Amino acid sequence: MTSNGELNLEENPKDLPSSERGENRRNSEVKPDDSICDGSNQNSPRGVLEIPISSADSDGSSSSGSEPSAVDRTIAPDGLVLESHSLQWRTLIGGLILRKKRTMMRLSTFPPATAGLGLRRTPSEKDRIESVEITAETGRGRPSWRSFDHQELAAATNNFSSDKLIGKGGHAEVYKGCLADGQLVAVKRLTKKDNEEERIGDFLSELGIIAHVNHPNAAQLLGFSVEGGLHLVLRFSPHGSLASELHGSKEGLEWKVRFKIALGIAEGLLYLHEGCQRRIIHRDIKASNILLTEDFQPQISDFGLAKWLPDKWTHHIVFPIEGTFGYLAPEYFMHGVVNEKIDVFAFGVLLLELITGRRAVDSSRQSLVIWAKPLLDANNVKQLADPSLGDAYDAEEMRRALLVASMCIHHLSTSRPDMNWVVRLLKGEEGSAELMGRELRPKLARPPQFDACDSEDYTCSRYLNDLHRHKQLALEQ
Ligand SMILES: Nc1ncnc2c1ncn2[C@@H]1O[C@H](COP(=O)(O)OP(=O)(O)OP(=O)(O)O)[C@@H](O)[C@H]1O
Repeated sequence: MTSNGELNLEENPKDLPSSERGENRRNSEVKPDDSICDGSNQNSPRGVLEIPISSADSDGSSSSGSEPSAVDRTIAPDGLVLESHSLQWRTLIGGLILRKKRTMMRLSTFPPATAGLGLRRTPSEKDRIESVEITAETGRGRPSWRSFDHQELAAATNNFSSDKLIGKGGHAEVYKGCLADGQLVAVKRLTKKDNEEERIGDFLSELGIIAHVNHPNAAQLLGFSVEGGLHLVLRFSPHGSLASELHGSKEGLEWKVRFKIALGIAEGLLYLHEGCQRRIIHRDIKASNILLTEDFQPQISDFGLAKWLPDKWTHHIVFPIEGTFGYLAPEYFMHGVVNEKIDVFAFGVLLLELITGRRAVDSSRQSLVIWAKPLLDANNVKQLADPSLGDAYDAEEMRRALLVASMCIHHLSTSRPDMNWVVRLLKGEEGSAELMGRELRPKLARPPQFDACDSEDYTCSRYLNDLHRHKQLALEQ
């Protein structure tokens, strides 16, 4: 997750002076202790929550005054849209919004029926939301998640001890935990200290998106806690992030695994863009936001910047620009244009990382895109392929991966494929390359706001100049 106006510079943490380590680096990963878990340890909308419950739960005081079965809709101060049938849920969210607005209204003014529902009405009271089913699309069955109380999370993480710290991003610390039933979890605690309002907004936004997501290639939410801080509880990914496996481990990743990871991320993104009930743009696709399961299935994580777009919108303009330098599409970093194609661009950069073994931005602050463009144009496979692979790669898969990477990082968003095509191309579906070439251009209307970056006049060299300029600006901040 990235704060307003901040741009991540992906750097090798080892290359930072020790005084800067942990301060400047994002998504730093800390090796967890290996203790055995035996169960004995105790603008546009940014997010949408939809929780159906029985009409008996309706208190009739819905904000919209609608039928019990209708969805209630609350617009939070930052544009977050909250949709819920649930009084319980409204209470939690309402409470957080109240805190966000810093009103003096006491939470105990909620009807008595809301007792024990996730927000403390008095400091000593421990509240609990019963497991709530959400209307996420199936992909791995109906997910359910619940609220955790602070004691449960403290017991699971040995009181958030430093030896359980497994990751540190710009806005969060992530702890490895073990629940009473033996399940391993990652507890993400939002740490941005300076601004409580922003922290709550970030939390609601991330929760609102991740609660919707239900796919094998997306991180799985198990629950949350709003006691003693704002926490998301996620299924633990034993191999950590792709960044650590690809750039931080001695063994490296063999080609077969890299290709499987590429395809998995592509399928996860296709789900977010097209398969999910809402059209979700992740906005921060990068190697440290891809988690790896036991069998190296990739899972897209960190929905802190994600946005959903209404179906009819071609794009959305955002300001400030948030994200990670090295992965930003030109129309986004130049004009704040957000739609699926900025994720496609970032996916292309990620694919280049898998192919080359290089970071999106290396220790000398060289952009991978700038380095790779001429080599891709010359189809120089030998120079592009990670030297540590030697010849141990499937030439056909490598050819497809290079083709897709090259198309995804195209400076014109209209010339990039959508994720549906990316998946088909990576799988080598018969005739997909030719079909895509024929269908791509007529299918994509060009909205006027794209003109600055999306006309044929916007050449590759102008784009590379812009990228250089953007890098300078980012470095000066
Ligand atoms: N479910 C998980 N299992 C294992 N490790 C995890 C899990 N979730 C997060 N991590 C680790 O913690 C790191 C930071 O997590 P995350 O990206 O969610 O934090 P953030 O503060 O939002 O990051 P950013 O710097 O992108 O804003 C990840 O890169 C990963 O190494």
